[in-house]
Amino acid sequence: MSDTRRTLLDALAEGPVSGPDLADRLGVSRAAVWKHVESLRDDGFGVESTSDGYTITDVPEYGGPAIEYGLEADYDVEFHEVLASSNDRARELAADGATDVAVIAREQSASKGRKGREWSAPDGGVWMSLLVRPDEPPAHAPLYTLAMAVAVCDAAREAGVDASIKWPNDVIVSRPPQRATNDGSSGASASDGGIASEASNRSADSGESDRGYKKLCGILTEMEGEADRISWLIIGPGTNVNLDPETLPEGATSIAAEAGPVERRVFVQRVLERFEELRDDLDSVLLAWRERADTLGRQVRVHTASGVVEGKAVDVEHPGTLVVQTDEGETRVHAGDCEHLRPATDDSR
Ligand SMILES: Nc1ncnc2c1ncn2[C@@H]1O[C@H](COP(=O)(O)OP(=O)(O)OP(=O)(O)O)[C@@H](O)[C@H]1O
Ligand SMILES: O=C(O)CCCC[C@@H]1SC[C@@H]2NC(=O)N[C@@H]21
Repeated sequence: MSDTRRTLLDALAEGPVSGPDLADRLGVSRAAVWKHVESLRDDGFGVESTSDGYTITDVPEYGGPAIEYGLEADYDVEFHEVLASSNDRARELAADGATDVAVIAREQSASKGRKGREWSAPDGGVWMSLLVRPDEPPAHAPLYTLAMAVAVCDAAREAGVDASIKWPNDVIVSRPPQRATNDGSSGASASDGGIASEASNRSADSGESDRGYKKLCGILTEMEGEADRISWLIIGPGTNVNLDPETLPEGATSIAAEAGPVERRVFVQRVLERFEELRDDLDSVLLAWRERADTLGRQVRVHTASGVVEGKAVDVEHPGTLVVQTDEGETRVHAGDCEHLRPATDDSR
């Protein structure tokens, strides 16, 4: 988006503004102002010309200008109707030297999940990749992913969803798994040693896998760095917003399913504004993450590159390390796939 367009949107967001005033603030002719206003109308904005000046009467639900209108965070928005992957587009922008850009696609045709897994990204979700260049060592990169998880969690909570975070960066809606039934169709058996993986259980009435939570958002972070400094960082959250979970892979949920549909432009604004707040106060990230964590206090099984770590998740430490209390003592896990486990006869932690 051009600087002029952004200045125009910022000016209109403050309230009615006269043509001459706009021409002054944009440094363009009044005829050019009129053209910009017309192009906003083409983008779906309602713009009325009143005695106080131009006034916005209607904002489209989604799209680049809609997101930038009233956005209180210092990011450019690059919006696409369709992209293969917003992370890939952000990588191109990184190669061109850009920074502080939120790439957003209405839908993606080749979304990337973690570890090369597939991700489903139809219209209705919020598929975004934020390109930043923090002046930090590469080892601190996980803090930014944690910050994004907090930002998405808070935006989802504001929309009325009971969201929390699963280590390291899935935003989930936690649901106590179904209790064992008389026919034994749910719950753990004695043969599994008294601890059942939530993923391996079956919900009593639906027959779907019941891992005790549904996934609302996953984040794919990519980075390039030198030995002591991040060159660029792309943080890519994919959030199921106005989508029917029936159209998503099993185990997924959406904001619409949990709390009703929301305006995606407002959701994106909240995420970017909250992320900027956290990014400007990195010391607050771990505390904010801990307060929203579903993983802490749970029995977990973490699959790491060097093996499986099983025990109780007791803390998360800088820059995102999970501390697990195992039978052998405390183990620190820097990366891995984390399963939540639960006692076979007790669905509390
Ligand atoms: N839009 C989506 N597209 C694809 N998967 C989604 C989507 N929304 C939620 N999911 C869930 O995310 C899972 C893929 O994420 P991931 O590979 O991280 O696995 P996971 O089940 O979350 O396990 P873990 O994080 O423990 O490795 C899918 O199994 C699906 O349940
Ligand atoms: O596996 C996961 O949990 C992470 C999924 C990340 C998906 C998002 S959608 C926006 C961004 N663009 C991509 O191609 N992937 C991420």
